[in-house]
Amino acid sequence: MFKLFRLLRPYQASVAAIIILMLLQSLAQLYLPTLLSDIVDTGVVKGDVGYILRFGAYMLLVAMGGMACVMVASYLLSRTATGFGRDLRRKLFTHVESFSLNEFDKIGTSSIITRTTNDISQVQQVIVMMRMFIGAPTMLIGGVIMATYKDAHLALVLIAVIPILALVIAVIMRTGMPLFKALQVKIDGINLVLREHLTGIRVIRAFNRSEHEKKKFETANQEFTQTAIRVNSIMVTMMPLMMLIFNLGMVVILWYGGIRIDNNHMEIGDLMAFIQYAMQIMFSMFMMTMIFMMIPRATASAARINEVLAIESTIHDASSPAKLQGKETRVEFRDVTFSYPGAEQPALHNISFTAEPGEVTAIIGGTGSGKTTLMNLLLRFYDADSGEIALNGTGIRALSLESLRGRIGYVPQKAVLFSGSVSSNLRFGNEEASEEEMIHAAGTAQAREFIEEMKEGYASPLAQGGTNLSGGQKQRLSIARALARKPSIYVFDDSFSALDFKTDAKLRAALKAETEQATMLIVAQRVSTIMDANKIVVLDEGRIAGIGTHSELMRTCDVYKEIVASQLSEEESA
Ligand SMILES: Nc1ncnc2c1ncn2[C@@H]1O[C@H](COP(=O)(O)OP(=O)(O)OP(=O)(O)O)[C@@H](O)[C@H]1O
Repeated sequence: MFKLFRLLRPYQASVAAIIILMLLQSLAQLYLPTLLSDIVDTGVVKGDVGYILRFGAYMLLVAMGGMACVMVASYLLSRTATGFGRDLRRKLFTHVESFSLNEFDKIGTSSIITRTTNDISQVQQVIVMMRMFIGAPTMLIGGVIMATYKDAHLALVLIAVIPILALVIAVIMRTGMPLFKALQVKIDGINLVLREHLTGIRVIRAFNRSEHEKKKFETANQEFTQTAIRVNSIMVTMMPLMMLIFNLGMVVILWYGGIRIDNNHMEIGDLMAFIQYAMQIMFSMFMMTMIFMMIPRATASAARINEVLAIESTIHDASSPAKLQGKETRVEFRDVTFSYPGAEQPALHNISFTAEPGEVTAIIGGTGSGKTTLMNLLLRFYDADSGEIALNGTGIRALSLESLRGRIGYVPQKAVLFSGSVSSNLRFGNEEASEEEMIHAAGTAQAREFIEEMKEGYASPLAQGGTNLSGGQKQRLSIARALARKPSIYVFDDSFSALDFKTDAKLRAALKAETEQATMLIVAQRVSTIMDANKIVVLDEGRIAGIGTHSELMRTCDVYKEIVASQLSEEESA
């Protein structure tokens, strides 16, 4: 956790002020009982009203001074804690941003969300508790010193009680610690079920699995509740136990204090002050218990945050990135092999082919043959295990990620849109795109008609994930978004699947005119959509089964012939 506290550096001045203010407040607190004993022993016993008034006013002043210190310290503390939370969230978010898909696969999206929200709040709570960190030990040590100063014999009772209380706290904390860690993991569990439930709500309802999902949530929720109850039951036994020990100590103090007053070894005012010091000591021990309750949970949270921060992305920018010349880009796969982490078989074996500018290179193959993986490697979502991918002869690892991805207009298999307006989505990859360029891109993607029919046209709001659009509309918007970028490489990962034949044909014709100089990589399931491609790469279980034009492959590639036979009538395939 201390590692994370390095983020407090910008708040050094505030932290120093908080420490000083809290020390002053503790001193004021410790001074008050002594003043009280003076008033009782000198003013009340001797009937000196002037003394009582003077010292009473002084006491009030000290108490108000202490209060002012707490108020300013609390204000500074809330500012520091919220600032710390904001900075840590920013740091974590920026770090996660740099992750390749490998790292996301490793930690899991739901867990990253819990860590960025709940776990950070736990650590933030510790900063809020900083007031107690300073106040509690000062009051404890100061209280013992002052009580001993008032009556060293009576202080022996306190010195006997404190270790017993400390032992009780230690035993209970030891039992609670593993449960605090478990608690955060259970929150992860709830988030996981919740996330899956919300994103898959349509499928769940269509398959009448609501009850099953409810049970899954119920289980995760119950597990969390049970752990929380166990944590709380440990904590609730602690308070009464501490009170019992303390009250027994108090009885002994009163009994023994009475004897000492009877024997004229002690004054009544001193006993009153002593009792107040004993209460302050007790209060500071309560505060320390609260701190000890918070710390294990926050430590568990800090470890989870540090775990994410410690993960180095496997994909970095080159230290001195090469610059690509020219707008046109030739894409070359050179003997590329790749396995997903933990997978037994490589998803791609020894892939070599070239996609030329001004040409359409289609990738076809059965499901799971590695088509999307190929595109993931080109975009450097993952890095190849061996071999390399080159743009105009330069390996993509030698380029900066920004310059690599800046050249690519990517249309994913599943259209992903963001909450905002139609235009903010279209300008997602090119904020500088003018109104005309945006409308032109929408026109090429055959999206103009439906956008203009929308109530507010390009300013129409889109729900999160574009849920207020049809599948085909989403696909067209995501195509228009790539076009608005005017990239030199287009990657269409099975991006026409939700379009009807008429729209598909119109879109392709418009695309052809628009992307004459570009390198087009089109992943397709339907042969009919790529028959005219300049080059077709046939994938079969991660290996290249053939490369060529449609007619060449019909002569030479059995896998391709099989695919064609399963999809087209003989007449069409000729
Ligand atoms: N994130 C991942 N982790 C582990 N294995 C994966 C991952 N993504 C894909 N795979 C595996 O890699 C192989 C190739 O998957 P890929 O998505 O590239 O196929 P595809 O040809 O695009 O299939 P489809 O046409 O169904 O989209 C499959 O066997 C798949 O199970």
